[in-house]
Amino acid sequence: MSYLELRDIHKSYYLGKEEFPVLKGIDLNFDLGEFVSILGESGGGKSTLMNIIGGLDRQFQGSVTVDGKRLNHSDEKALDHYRRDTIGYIYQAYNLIGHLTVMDNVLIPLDMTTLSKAEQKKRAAELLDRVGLKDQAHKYPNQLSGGQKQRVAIARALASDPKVIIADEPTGALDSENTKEVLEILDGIAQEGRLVITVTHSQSVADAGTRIVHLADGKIDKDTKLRDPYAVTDTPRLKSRLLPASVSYTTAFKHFKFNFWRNSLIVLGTAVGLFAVMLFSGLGNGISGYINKQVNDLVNPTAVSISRYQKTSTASSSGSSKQAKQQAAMQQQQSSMSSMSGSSSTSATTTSAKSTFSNKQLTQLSNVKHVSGVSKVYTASSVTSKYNGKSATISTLENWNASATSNTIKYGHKPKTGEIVIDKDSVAKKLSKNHWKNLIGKTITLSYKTTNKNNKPVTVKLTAKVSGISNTSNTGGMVSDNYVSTKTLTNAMNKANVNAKVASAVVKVDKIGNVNGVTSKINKLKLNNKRQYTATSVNSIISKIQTYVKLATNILSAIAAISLVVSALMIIVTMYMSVSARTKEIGILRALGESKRDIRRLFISESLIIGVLSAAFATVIALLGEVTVNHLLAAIANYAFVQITVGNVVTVFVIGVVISLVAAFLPARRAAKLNPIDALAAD
Ligand SMILES: Nc1ncnc2c1ncn2[C@@H]1O[C@H](COP(=O)(O)OP(=O)(O)OP(=O)(O)O)[C@@H](O)[C@H]1O
Repeated sequence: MSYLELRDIHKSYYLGKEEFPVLKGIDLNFDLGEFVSILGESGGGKSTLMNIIGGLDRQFQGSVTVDGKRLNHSDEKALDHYRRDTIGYIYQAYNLIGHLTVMDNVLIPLDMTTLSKAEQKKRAAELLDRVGLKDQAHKYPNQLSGGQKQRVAIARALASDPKVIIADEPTGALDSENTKEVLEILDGIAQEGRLVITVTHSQSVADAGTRIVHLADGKIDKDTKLRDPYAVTDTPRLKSRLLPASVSYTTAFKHFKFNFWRNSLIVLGTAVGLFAVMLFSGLGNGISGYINKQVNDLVNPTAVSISRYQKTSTASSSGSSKQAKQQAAMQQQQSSMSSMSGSSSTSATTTSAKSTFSNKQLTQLSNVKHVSGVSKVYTASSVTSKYNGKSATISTLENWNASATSNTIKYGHKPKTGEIVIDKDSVAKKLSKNHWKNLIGKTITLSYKTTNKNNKPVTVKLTAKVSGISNTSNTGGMVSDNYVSTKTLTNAMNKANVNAKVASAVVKVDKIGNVNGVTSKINKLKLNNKRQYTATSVNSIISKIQTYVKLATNILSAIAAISLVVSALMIIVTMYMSVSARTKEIGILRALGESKRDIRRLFISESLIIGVLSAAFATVIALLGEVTVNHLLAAIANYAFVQITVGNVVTVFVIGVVISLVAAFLPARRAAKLNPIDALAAD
């Protein structure tokens, strides 16, 4: 039994339905240690026969048996293994990979052996030394002469320690000196106990072997033994394995580096879209945060303002705590806007019967889960304040309650008994234009008109020492903060025989996370089967505004995402171009034993590199943009308006990876599907 046996091989090519038979029944036996030359006329089918022996061609009739086992040509993976393990190819046109160095070209088959990386490098260096190219290892193929290139191809063919070397016109492009050297090397390979099969037109080349097979009219017409085959020694051989994924990644990276400028432009193009998405998201975060901060500075975020429920309005205007005032102001704005657009609006109505809170109601509120306290709000309207002959009107004076925060007071401290906090612009500056700050510690008189318990008009009078000054200019005039201590206000009311009624209530919630829950719970509370309260929290206002901000940023990000579609198309085009330009390389890699999956992974890796680098580049410029924009906007407010989060960065990386994977899908599939023989024939 011979090592390699061909039985009754028939092969035809078809043009349309027309059949062109090339091989018409080939029977051949080859043994290890032979150096066989196949001679024959041009177009006689020599290369076709080599492709069948080498496991590249699957479309033929007949059988190929290697070491006693018949090759299954319908099993592509088995053929990949056969090429990887048993076959080494040498071509007339060298077929080296241009973007890899001499060393890296020899390393390709070694990557598919079980040798360690260091052993692979050592073996590659030894093989290059053997073919006389020790010093050329780091050159690229286009920096070598024809003879040198062919010797690199021989070193590569030997790298995986194959038993069979197929050389298709290995000396066809060489001068006589190089031809002699290459033939000596091939003879040396046969001496090692390998089977060398060469295709040649040259009788002198054929005479260098141990046997000549002549092909004519699709059949073997002569089979001449020139000398005995070399003796075969049983030496241990290298073991082959599947190509590790890491090799595909590094090869892809090498190709990326080889086309650095072209790829950098694609990375730049993709990064612009990703950058825009990241910056807009960061801007959205910043603006939301800014609104949050502004509103929370103004009002205690854990306070929920409660007014009595009025059927005809969503919130009673009698709710005079800050949120209620703000809500009322917003409603006013909304109603003026809706009246401008012609729609009718419901005005808030107040009935005195419903504008106060009974003890039962206050207890009901304090029993709600997560409520840590209920404070009563007393209100005096149109209060005249006087100091040193000057006067100012306080539209609403309230007792100090839970809705106020320490942020409310800009100068001084919160009002203790007998003290008052007045608003800077609407009160303090009117009472003392240039020395308004000096009002702190001074006593002012206050009075307002109302009706007493007997429904008779009375004037409530009180004096209070200014303990602090608030500044509500940043509310756009929606709220003015004037607070007097609870005791001082209720004492003055009682003294004038005025009913000190609780105009609204403010409940304090234990945690900010429970505010929305408490708000909706209070809105649903009933007494005698009737809804009692309208609860408003600053949270609900913020979340409404933030919904709009989010919508706006999402729209901006979506616009930016359109540029990502362009980027994806750009990557697709580049990858298709890359597949076309590298068709021959695909053929070479397949001939060396790489599988369809390896080829697919190679192109996907390259696209992935583009995606990941684009995301990294976009992150860097977006972070620089963040610093710059925040610096420029610092003049407007001391706040970081662009806030890029780790989540934004992760999202952009995910988008980058997804785009590159989607873009690589079709080109990589096309590359993997290429027929290795057609790919090798590409220019
Ligand atoms: N893919 C193909 N489709 C159709 N016909 C083909 C194809 N490949 C080869 N042929 C034809 O098959 C015949 C044998 O080609 P092959 O390349 O095997 O010959 P060869 O003996 O190697 O020739 P040469 O010595 O000139 O390289 C030729 O007539 C060629 O035109």
